Amino acid sequence: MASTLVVAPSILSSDFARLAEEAARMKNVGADWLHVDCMDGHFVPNLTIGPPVVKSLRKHTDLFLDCHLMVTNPGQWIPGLASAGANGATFHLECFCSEPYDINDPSPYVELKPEEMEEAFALAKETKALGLKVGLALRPRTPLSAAKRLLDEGLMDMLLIMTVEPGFGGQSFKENVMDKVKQARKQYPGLMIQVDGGIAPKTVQKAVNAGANVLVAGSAIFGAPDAKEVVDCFRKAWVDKV
Ligand SMILES: O=C(CO)[C@H](O)[C@H](O)COP(=O)(O)O
Ligand SMILES: [Fe+2]
Repeated sequence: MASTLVVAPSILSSDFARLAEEAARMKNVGADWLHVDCMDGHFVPNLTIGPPVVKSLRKHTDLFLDCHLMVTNPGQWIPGLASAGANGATFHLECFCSEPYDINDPSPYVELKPEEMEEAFALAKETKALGLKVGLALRPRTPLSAAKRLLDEGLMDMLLIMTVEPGFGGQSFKENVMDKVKQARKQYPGLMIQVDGGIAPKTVQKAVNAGANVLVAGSAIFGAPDAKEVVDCFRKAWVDKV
């Protein structure tokens, strides 16, 4: 069982014009990591941060920079993120799938073809060779079984289970995803399991009880009058875990 709690504020909800101050503020309130949402305007309909911003941020913080790549071609960006000083890169399984993923389409997730799975393996290895921790992200509708081959191989340092559709902060927590978190914790007791989207004082206990140990929160932390109170509440949820 992953025995350490990691609190990772998502800078997506910070004041981008004051990133250095925001990073320092997060360190002061007890954050363990900074979660950096990299979006390319293609995999998701939003455009955010890439290697140049990570490079600037690196000069102002010693916190672990956990890059969540919501991009169609993560292999294009990971070497630049590594040179910029990122510590971790998490890419989406769905980005290797030739079938587009339509969030409004209720049909099941289409499994990767063998050659697409090979691409995912190669990128995980390349990411680790660059000295980064590597994570695999699943959108809410993607089943855990789709990631089984990659996870069983023991290549991944972290599994990110999205609790909202990726692309924007401030969305509502999808509680139905907790079954996937429980399944993942049961199957991979030692794996870091990250949840991202709608994590807040009202939802955090459910995520922790299901088995998550890496908690990403944007609006709940940056939007709070007292960010430390929220981080402390997350730590209490970990202590109260059942
Ligand atoms: O990956 C993300 C969005 O795609 C963000 O990390 C996430 O949404 C955090 O925001 P919030 O805590 O406000 O939901
Ligand atoms: Fe994220």
